[in-house]
Amino acid sequence: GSSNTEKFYRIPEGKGPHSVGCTDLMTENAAEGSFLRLYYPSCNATENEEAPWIPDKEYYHGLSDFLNMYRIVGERLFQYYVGSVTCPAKSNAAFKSGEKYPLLVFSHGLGAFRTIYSAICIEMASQGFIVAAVEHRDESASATYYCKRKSVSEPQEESTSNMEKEWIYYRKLKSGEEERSLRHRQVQQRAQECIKALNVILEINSGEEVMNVLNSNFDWNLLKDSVDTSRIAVMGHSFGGATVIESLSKEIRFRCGIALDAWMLPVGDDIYQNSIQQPLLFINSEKFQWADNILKMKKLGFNDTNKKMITIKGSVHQSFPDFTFVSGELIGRFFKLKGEIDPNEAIDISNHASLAFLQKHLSLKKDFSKWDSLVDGIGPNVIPGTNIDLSPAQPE
Ligand SMILES: CCN(CC)CCN(C[C@]12C[C@](c3ccc(C(F)(F)F)cc3)(C1)C2)C(=O)Cn1c(SCc2ccc(F)cc2)nc(=O)c2c1C=CC2
Repeated sequence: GSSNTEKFYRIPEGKGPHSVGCTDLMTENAAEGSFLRLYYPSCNATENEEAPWIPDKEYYHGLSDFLNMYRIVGERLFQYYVGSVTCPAKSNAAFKSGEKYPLLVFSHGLGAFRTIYSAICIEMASQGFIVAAVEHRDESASATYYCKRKSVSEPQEESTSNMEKEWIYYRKLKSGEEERSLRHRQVQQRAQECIKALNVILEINSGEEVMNVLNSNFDWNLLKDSVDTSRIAVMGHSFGGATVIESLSKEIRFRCGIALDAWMLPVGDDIYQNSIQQPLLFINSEKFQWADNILKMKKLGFNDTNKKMITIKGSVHQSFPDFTFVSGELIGRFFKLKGEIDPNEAIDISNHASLAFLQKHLSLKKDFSKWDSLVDGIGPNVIPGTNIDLSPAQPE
């Protein structure tokens, strides 16, 4: 549709009691550093602008690579359709200090990046979470960058900073390359990056000086003593769901996990031996389900009550990332960015079930238990477990 119809397709605002701010953090000038977008409860900052949803045109180039489009085409298409989209969080708004907030680390999917799950991250922040949406440097993101000090030789106009962005683009699978080993290597790096992000936030919480190579006027010191260090969880979509499982197995400080439409291929067999001890919630879309994937989820052991699985009826894989909100009906249907269920209804079910699960396993003192029935798959448009038939093929 034309841009004016898109205007009515906005990313939903947070529905919780807090206003939401967001800011970007990149530590050290190397790919080994941490790069994340922080969504947080903010003071009611009317003067701050909403943050740009896709902040650099290089993300359009990466998306074009990922979607097998020419960059020259992709850049214009994305610029026209989503170039003016902002996410409903105030850029660099002052952090609301004075209470301790639980922490969520969020891991994006294949071909995605840190800013395109803002409907989920903003809702969680509005409900009183600090959310660190990491951007992975494992070449699974459409695009990401790190900052490099400019070599002295280049002309240093005083206006521009002495930093330049070194871009890392999505790595396509090479012909003949075995996908499983590439994805298994990547999911290990992704888990390390989630743990690194956790450590950076905890350092900030302890009042250590933050070295943020991205110059912004955000005051990181306000986060001192603001993280509830005993209430930390990890969440992710698709490849990010596999990253949740890997992160839980590697880091006990992640007290529980939520995997949205987890893609189980990258998860190594070792995980199933010493299975995950922490509580884990699988929230699946109706369409992204096949026996092998579901069987691997079940292999993690659903006998104990702290492993749960629900399916949102009428939803699709893209019901979790933000594109489901910003695409018009036509494009949305064509690219399967929308299912039969209204995108806002689907994300509400996912977010409410997540909040109820987090309240139970992080022992939060909120009223999220009103959504407990959703975690048991009881409610409109939700069913317990999976909607596919797992019984082995019956002989003809
Ligand atoms: C093209 C061939 N193929 C490359 C491997 C991509 C095939 N594909 C289905 C797509 C992503 C699709 C998409 C997006 C976005 C528009 C847009 F136009 F709206 F921008 C259009 C069309 C194309 C739906 C997926 O990969 C699905 N998927 C995803 S999609 C995460 C994502 C990425 C970029 C976004 F902008 C939004 C969401 N994350 C995963 O972790 C996993 C999978 C599959 C297994 C593991």
